Amino acid sequence: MSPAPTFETIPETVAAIRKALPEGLHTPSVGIVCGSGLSGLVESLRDVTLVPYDGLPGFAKSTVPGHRSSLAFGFIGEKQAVPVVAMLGRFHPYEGHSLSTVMYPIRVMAALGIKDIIITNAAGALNPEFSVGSIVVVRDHLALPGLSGFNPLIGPTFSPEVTRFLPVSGAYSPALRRLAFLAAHQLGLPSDDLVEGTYAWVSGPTYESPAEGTFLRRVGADMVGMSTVPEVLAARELGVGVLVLSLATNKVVIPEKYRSIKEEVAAELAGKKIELPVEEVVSHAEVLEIGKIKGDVMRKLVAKIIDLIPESVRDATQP
Ligand SMILES: O=P(O)(O)O[C@H]1O[C@H](CO)[C@@H](O)[C@H]1O
Ligand SMILES: Nc1nc2[nH]cnc2c(=O)[nH]1
Repeated sequence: MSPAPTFETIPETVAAIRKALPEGLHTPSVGIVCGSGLSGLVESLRDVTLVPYDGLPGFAKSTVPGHRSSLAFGFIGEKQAVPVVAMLGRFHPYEGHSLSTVMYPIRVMAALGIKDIIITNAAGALNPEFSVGSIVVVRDHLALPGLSGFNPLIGPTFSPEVTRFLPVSGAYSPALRRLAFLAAHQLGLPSDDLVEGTYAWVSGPTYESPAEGTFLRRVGADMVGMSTVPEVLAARELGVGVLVLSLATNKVVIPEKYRSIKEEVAAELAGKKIELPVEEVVSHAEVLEIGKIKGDVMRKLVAKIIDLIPESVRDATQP
């Protein structure tokens, strides 16, 4: 496990990053996190400077296919040139990274000056009304590791300024969620492409068993993934406005009825012909493939949302 970076490391990391950047990019106002297979979001940026994680104090290396290991700085937007920083590759606890390492890039982006962050991820759809390829504007989360004793904020508080007891009831900015739907409308996306839902954070790296999928659906989750929530908490702790967009890359298997091998054997012994069900199995390759197919829509949506964020909002701490 990589050593846990702390508040004390931040000035060193910020200085190393700024040294690599032209002055106009020293203070980005919006952060972006690119989910699995979604690093193509960087193609919306102009005048890009890449800063590799390698060599940045406190940063680890992303080991997951579909995640690169660089920060990309540049400008985005048609109406205005908004300075942004995008994480091309995130860290997940299942890679063996500590939760402090997972949250560290968000804390660095906040120290660089971001006011809002758009966090994207690839996730499994639990809500039967969602399609593969649906983009979900996250309105709430279920932090399963958090509820069972692994809350990312356990431990010494990150800095003297942050609160010990972070409220998360309003973590997902209604103002930014509103902009997501306005942006989709302006881009002419079909209304079913963008939906709203609750994201369940699980540790992974296994995908869900059918019983786990059934459980998560029953307790109110629409999507499930292995990332995002620690990043949301790190951002909210520092007053950064949060928008999360989850791309449904697959449907989680939730059986209406379990296949009965007992009945199948009985039917076979009775000489009856039976139709065997097709087994559905999710894979990371499929997750990356949907990211590739929907990458362009995600990219346009993120760029349009950033274009719509009024300067007054970008410059004020989100409620
Ligand atoms: O959440 P992101 O990083 O987009 O990736 C998702 O896709 C991977 C599994 O296919 C897991 O890492 C899961 O969390
Ligand atoms: N936990 C989890 N993470 C995912 N990331 C992409 N798809 C899935 C999924 O089905 N389950």
